[in-house]
This record gives sequence, structure tokens and C-alpha cells, in this order.
Amino acid sequence: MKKLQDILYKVRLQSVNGSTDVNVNGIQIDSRKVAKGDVFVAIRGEKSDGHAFIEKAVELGATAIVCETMPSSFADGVVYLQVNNTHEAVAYMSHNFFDEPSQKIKLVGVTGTNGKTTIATILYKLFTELGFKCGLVSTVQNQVGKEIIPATHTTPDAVSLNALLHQMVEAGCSHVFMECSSHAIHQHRITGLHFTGALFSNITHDHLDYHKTFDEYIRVKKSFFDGLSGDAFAISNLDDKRGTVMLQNTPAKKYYYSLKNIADFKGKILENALTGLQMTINNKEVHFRLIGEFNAYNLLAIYGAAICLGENSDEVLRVLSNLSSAEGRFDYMISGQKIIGIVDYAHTPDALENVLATIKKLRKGSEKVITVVGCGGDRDKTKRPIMASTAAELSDRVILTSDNPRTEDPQAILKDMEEGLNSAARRKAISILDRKEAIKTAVSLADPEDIILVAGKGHEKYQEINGVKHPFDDKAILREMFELLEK
Ligand SMILES: CC(=O)N[C@H]1[C@@H](OP(=O)(O)OP(=O)(O)OC[C@H]2O[C@@H](n3ccc(=O)[nH]c3=O)[C@H](O)[C@@H]2O)O[C@H](CO)[C@@H](O)[C@@H]1O[C@H](C)C(=O)N[C@@H](C)C(=O)N[C@H](CCC(=O)O)C(=O)O
Ligand SMILES: Nc1ncnc2c1ncn2[C@@H]1O[C@H](COP(=O)(O)OP(=O)(O)OP(=O)(O)O)[C@@H](O)[C@H]1O
Ligand SMILES: N[C@H](CCC[C@H](N)C(=O)O)C(=O)O
Ligand SMILES: [Mg+2]
Repeated sequence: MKKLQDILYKVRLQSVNGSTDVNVNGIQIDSRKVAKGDVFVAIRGEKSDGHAFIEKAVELGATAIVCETMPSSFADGVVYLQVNNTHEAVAYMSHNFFDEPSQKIKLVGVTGTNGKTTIATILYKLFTELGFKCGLVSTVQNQVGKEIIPATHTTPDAVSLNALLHQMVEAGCSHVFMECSSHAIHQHRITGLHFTGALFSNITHDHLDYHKTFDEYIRVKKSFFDGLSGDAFAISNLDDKRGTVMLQNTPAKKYYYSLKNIADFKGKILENALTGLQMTINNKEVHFRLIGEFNAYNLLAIYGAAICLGENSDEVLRVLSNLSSAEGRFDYMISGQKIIGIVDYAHTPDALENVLATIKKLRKGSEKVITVVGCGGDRDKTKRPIMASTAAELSDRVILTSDNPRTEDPQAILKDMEEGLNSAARRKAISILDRKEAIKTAVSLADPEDIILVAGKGHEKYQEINGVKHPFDDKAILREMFELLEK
């Protein structure tokens, strides 16, 4: 329990109705979760406006309301605080309520279109192996030391996030590695947190449904670096077109990694094979179990962060060379008939292109590449035709299928994808709506040594249709189809 007046540090109050000398049990942004003694913060969202639920929150026992527009009447015994931006206010209040957890840990944030989960997860594994108790906040799962806490978002809302960081502090974690999605930055989910360091992977086409323009998407990601403190480190990808712009205005100490230019953390690929990457990092030669050029970039970002966090470079490279990637990222298996199956979370045009380019480079001869791919519903529609054409261009056969249709008609999503196919691509492509059937068909089309890529869902264990998550696991289904071949 805390006093309301004690959790308002940094909150820009416009007006107050009532006394802030009251006890607060918890903070809620969803009226349906309000319990007696809570503060309810009204947020204007994409779908609804939290201000419409202020009365409901009061009925459920809220002792304080934080809003952008004061209601026309006030309930007795309830304090009303008006602020300019409730998204920002709830972030500061949550940080204060949970005793400023980010000040008590080394918090490293990772942003970029692709690679966040890979980088954050491997940093978590690396620092755990180096002997530290660590926290992880990621798309796949959150972790407090070895304890796994299911993730609902890539970056949780400010209240849940600060509660989670508090739990990490209580459990004795010294380092926390966290993905910072562009939605989270834009919605102030990470506002008020003190970052020891921040990493940028890359920025390519995604989420234009939400950010509207690519420039706005860049601006949002950059604002994360602009907001760092002077004692933090910021590490960026020099080979990405926006790599330097990202750090242009940051007060943090700047570092760059690169495969192509002179940089603080300079890598060179010596060999890129299915068995892993042989490369040099700052002139030290190491073999890694991760596959593909894009993972060479991820490894450089990870190495850079470890050095900035004060670890010994030989020790870091020794541990890093034994680590595997995050679940569902270039996850591969081989059937009894020697067909190679790869499950990968590529759900953007750039990720798909990188994964397929990597597969092409790994081929020894004329093996066919068969890609199964779909696009998510209620998300950026403009990436659909591009993903279909990329898949067709870089594969011998393509099976377009369903991903998470969410509230959209899956057939309409398929149609959007098909529009990206030119006549040559159409000859390589078939559409099979049922994802399990699509995977089965890919397996039936494959000969020994051929490579099947199942893209888009990676670690996901469900298919979301109309608000219901039906059990679905690309890896399990691919394995099942491989086993059927043996019978
Ligand atoms: C588009 C988006 O980001 N939406 C997020 C946003 O919800 P919203 O603004 O749409 O909320 P809303 O439904 O309009 O409601 C507004 C407010 O009214 C409240 N409310 C609503 C109903 C009610 O009865 N009572 C009530 O109080 C809601 O709790 C909310 O506070 O804020 C919510 C609380 O933080 C999030 O759960 C929600 O994530 C939705 C579920 C989502 O799908 N988000 C995805 C796009 C997302 O965030 N993805 C990124 C990763 C993207 C990447 O790959 O990079 C992530 O970080 O996970
Ligand atoms: N550095 C990289 N550059 C380009 N593509 C990458 C990179 N790292 C991974 N990928 C590709 O992107 C996919 C997603 O990777 P990852 O899950 O690490 O990204 P993410 O940024 O966490 O994604 P999300 O936005 O969904 O959280 C991988 O499965 C791989 O295909
Ligand atoms: N974090 C990503 C996940 C995309 C995964 C893909 N399977 C889909 O459903 O589109 C997003 O919210 O856009
Ligand atoms: Mg992620």
C-alpha cells in the first residue's frame, strides 16, 4: 500500500479535486479489474475510451481517478486528478508505486523491427551462464531467473511491466533484458524507466497500420534513444540505413556494430553454414551455433552489450559460442528421408527475405525450397502482397496459408497476399487456407534434401481466430507430418 501523494513524482498534474493524502492499494487501467482502494487511470485507446468507465471504476471501489478530462460530477470520497496525458502518468505512477525497480537493476532495452527477441533472449542466456541472476521481458516469455511467466505482449503495459520488474528486483536479479516494441514506446509503456543500456537492431517495413508512415515509425523508435540518460550506453547497427539517425540526439554514450565498416564492434563472416557461423569479432575468431548473416548482426549487438556491461571479452565469446537461438527462430529438424524443416518467426518482408536468402546460401546443390507462409489479421495489410512476392521469388514452391486471422476473414487476407504475385510467381504458388493442410502439402511435395520453411508463427502455440486461441504449433505439426512419411 502507498499514499497517492507519494506516487505522483514526475506526474504533470493539471488539476486536483480532493485530497491526495489517501491510501492506494493498486493501479488499474482496466475498469473491469478495479478493486476497493485502487486508482483507476482512464486511457484513450484505439478501440475505446477509458473515460467512459470512470463511474464503473468508482462503483467497484476506486479511491482515486486519473483522467485527461474531468467528469461532469464527482463522487463523494473519491479524488480526481487531471493530467495532460494519462498514458504518461500511469507509467510514472507505476514506477513510483513499485519502488522504482529500474533503478535497482541493470536494465537493457532492445528495439528494432526484427531481432529483438533473439537479442534479448541470448543476452539473458549469456548473463545467466556468466553467473548472474537475470530477468527477461520478451515476446516468447518473461523470466524471473529460471521462473517462466507467460507473456501476453512483446512489452507489457506500464502497470504489469513495473510489477514484473519489481518481482525481478525482489528475486535478486541484477540484469534485465527487455524488448521495447514500437507500440510500447509510443504508448508510454516504458516511460520513466531508467535504462543502463539500449540496443537498436534494424528498421524495415512493419506496423504501418498503427504508425501510418515509415517516418513516424522511425521517429517513435528514435524517441527511445533520445530519452536515455547520459550515463547509459546506446548501441546501434551502422549497416542499417537508419542506424546513425537513431543515435543522433541521444545523450547516452554511443557505440556501433558493423559487418561492413569500421566500428566499435566489428564482425566478419568467415563461413555461414547449417552448422553455424564461423566469424571474427574484433579480430577474435569464434564459431557460433546461430545461422545466417542476420544472426551475425544479432551476435555483434549482444557482444557489444556484454562489453558495455563490463564483461570480459574472451569469457563472453566462449559462452556465446555454445548458445542456441530463441525458440522458433530458424528452428530446424531433419526427417528420416532427409527433408529439412525450418520453423521461423519471419512475419515481416525483411525477415522473410533474410531467412530465405540464408536458406539459399546454405543449399549445396539443386535442392528445392518450399515455403509455407501466411499473414496476420488486424495488422499491417500493406506487407501482405510483399511477403507473398518475396516468398515466391526466393522459393521453388510457395504455399500461401492462414496465420492468425484474428477478426479478419482469412480468405480475404489470402487474397491480399495473392495480389503480390506476378504470373511467374503464380505458377509456383498455391493457396491452402487450412495451415495444417498447407504444411502437409509442403511435406508431400518435398524430396530428400529439399528444404521446407514454415514462416510467421515461430514459437506460437496457437492460432487466433475471432478472439479464440486454438491450439496450433508449426513445429509439432511439421514433426507429425515427417513421422507420417516414415509409416
Ligand atoms: C493497438 C494496441 O497496441 N493496443 C493496446 C492498447 O489497447 P487499446 O489502446 O486499443 O485499448 P482499448 O481497448 O481502446 O481501451 C482503452 C482503455 O480502456 C480500458 N477499458 C476498456 C473496456 C472496459 O470495459 N473498461 C476499460 O477500462 C482499457 O483497459 C484501456 O486501458 O493498450 C492495451 C493495454 O496496454 C494493450 O493490451 C493493447 O494491446 C493489444 C491487445 C494488441 O494487440 N497490441 C499489439 C498490436 C501490440 O502491442 N504489439 C506489440 C508488439 C508489436 C511488434 O511485434 O513489434 C507488443 O508490445 O506486444
Ligand atoms: N537482425 C535481424 N535482421 C533481420 N531479420 C532478423 C534479425 N533477427 C531475426 N530476424 C528474423 O526475424 C524473425 C523474428 O525475429 P525476432 O523474434 O528476434 O524479432 P522481434 O523483433 O522480436 O519480433 P517481434 O516484433 O514480433 O517481437 C526471425 O525469425 C528471423 O526470421
Ligand atoms: N508481435 C507481432 C507478432 C506477429 C506474429 C504473426 N504470427 C501475426 O500474427 O501477425 C505483431 O503483433 O505484429
Ligand atoms: Mg519479439
